[in-house]
Parts: sequence; structure tokens; C-alpha cells
Amino acid sequence: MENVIEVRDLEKSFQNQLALKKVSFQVKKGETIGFLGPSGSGKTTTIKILTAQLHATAGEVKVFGEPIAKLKDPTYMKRIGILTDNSGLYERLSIYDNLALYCDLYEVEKKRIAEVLATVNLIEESQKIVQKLSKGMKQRVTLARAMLHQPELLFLDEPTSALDPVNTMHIHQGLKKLNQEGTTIFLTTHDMQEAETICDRVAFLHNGEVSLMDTPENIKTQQSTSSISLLLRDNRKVVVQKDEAGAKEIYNYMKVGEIVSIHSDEPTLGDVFVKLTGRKLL
Ligand SMILES: Nc1ncnc2c1ncn2[C@@H]1O[C@H](COP(=O)(O)OP(=O)(O)OP(=O)(O)O)[C@@H](O)[C@H]1O
Repeated sequence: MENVIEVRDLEKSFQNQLALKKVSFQVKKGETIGFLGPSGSGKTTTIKILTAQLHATAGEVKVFGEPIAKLKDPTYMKRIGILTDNSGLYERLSIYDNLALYCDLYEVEKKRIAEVLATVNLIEESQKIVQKLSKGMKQRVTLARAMLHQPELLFLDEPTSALDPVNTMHIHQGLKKLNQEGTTIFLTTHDMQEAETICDRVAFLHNGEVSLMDTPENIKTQQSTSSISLLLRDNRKVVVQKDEAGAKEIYNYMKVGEIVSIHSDEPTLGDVFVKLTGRKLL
């Protein structure tokens, strides 16, 4: 399948300090990719380089098969959507009027505004002035703006960092729908739950280096232990191995109705991250 993003040996230094070190990866058309890393690991720097807001110090970065300098060209700008910290919203206008302006810019019909506002759970607030919105509401308006023109490629820097669980769920559903309709999504997050919920593949970023990139399932199963935990009716916790003896033990408990719950001892993405890097995600 066609690569939408190709990055080879990307490096970025700030005042002789390397923030990204030989980062290489590809993103295929239709994927949702998550860059997962703690504060200061280089997530924002990566997304800013990919969206031509920062220059790379070294390496090769291509988007849609072209060097990123081309992204400044209006025809390319229409193919991508960006959510970063600099919101680009007009503070004195209402939510609706902000989106209407971007509809004109992107040549999108105004009826699309209601669709994106439903996705970010802001239909009721559409006439509110941006200046008076909370941080989380502004983040949702910015996200609505980024997805307004159904871009081929959407970049999201920590899209749900200021949101409560209900709105986070709305956004995740909206992003999944957008992805099913054909948008490739590149996002950064330090929320491993978010990465597991919406990403096809995740990359672990640590001190400016990608230490692992794979599907959440592969990452967890490759690092999983060979044991299964049982909770018995007398509140005892029993750990058995995933072998014939373990199967017999489970059978024996099950036969007499002793088992309350069974689960395999799989690590979370956060556990694997700590194991590989020695650092927590938050
Ligand atoms: N403009 C800048 N000037 C100097 N150093 C910078 C600049 N921008 C980023 N850095 C440094 O580069 C490193 C990576 O920063 P970056 O903002 O990419 O991290 P991040 O993973 O996005 O963190 P967070 O989750 O806190 O947003 C950090 O050490 C940071 O201090």
C-alpha cells in the first residue's frame, strides 16, 4: 500500500541539543498512527516538522511522496488537517462563524459545520463566542476545524489532552469514522488508552528516539508473560501457566464452579513502555 508519510534518519537539534535522533518510519494510506511518549520526548517537534512548521536539522521527510516544503503550496494544504497548540481561531467570532470562514477557505459547503460540531459534541454551543470558551471547548473547536474539509491526512498533537472522558469518547468515535471514510491520521499522545483505542500502530518515542513501532496487540503479546490469573470464590487468587498442567487446573476449578474470573496476564502499553525505556508515560 502507498506510503503517505516517509521519514528517514530525521534529526532535529535546538541549540546543539538533539531533540530527535535518527527517527525513521512510514505511514501507509488509511492508517491511524500514534506517537506515544512522555513530556519532552519529541512528539510536538516531530509533528511540527511533518507539517512544515519547523525545519529538520537532517534527514528526509516526505508527505504524499513529496518533500514537505511542498506542503506550503495551497493545493497540498487542502489535503491535510492540523491540530497543534497554536489554534488559529478568531477569538471574537462565534464557533459557527469561525468554521464558516474555514468553509469558505477550503471551499466546503456550510452544511458540513453541523456534522463536525456533532462529532466534537458542540452543536448546542455553536453561537458562543470563542473568547468565552473553556480550554477543552476551544480544543474541540480546533479539532472540528481540522476535520472540516475531510482531509486525506490529519495531524493531531495531543487531541484530547484537555478533555473529560465523555468528550474524549466522542472525539475517538469521530476520528474512527473519519478514518473509515478514508482519512489517514497521525497523532501524538501520552495517553496509552487513547493509543490502544484508536491507533492501528503506535511508536514509542523516548528521548527523541523511536524504540518500537508496531500494532498495540503485537507489542502487548510479544511482552506478555506465560501465566493466567484466576480469582476463586473464596477470594483466593491463583496463577497458572499456559500449558497442559495449567489447563487441567483451570478445568478442575471450573468443574466445581469455583472460578469467579479468569484473565491472561497481559501487560498494558504503559507497562511495556516502562520496561523498554525505564520511564513512565506521564
Ligand atoms: N523551540 C525550542 N527551543 C529549544 N528547545 C526546544 C524547543 N522546542 C522543543 N525543545 C526541546 O526539544 C525536546 C522535545 O520537545 P517536544 O516539545 O517535542 O516534546 P513533547 O514530547 O511534545 O513534550 P510534551 O508532551 O510536554 O508536549 C525537549 O527537550 C524540549 O525542551
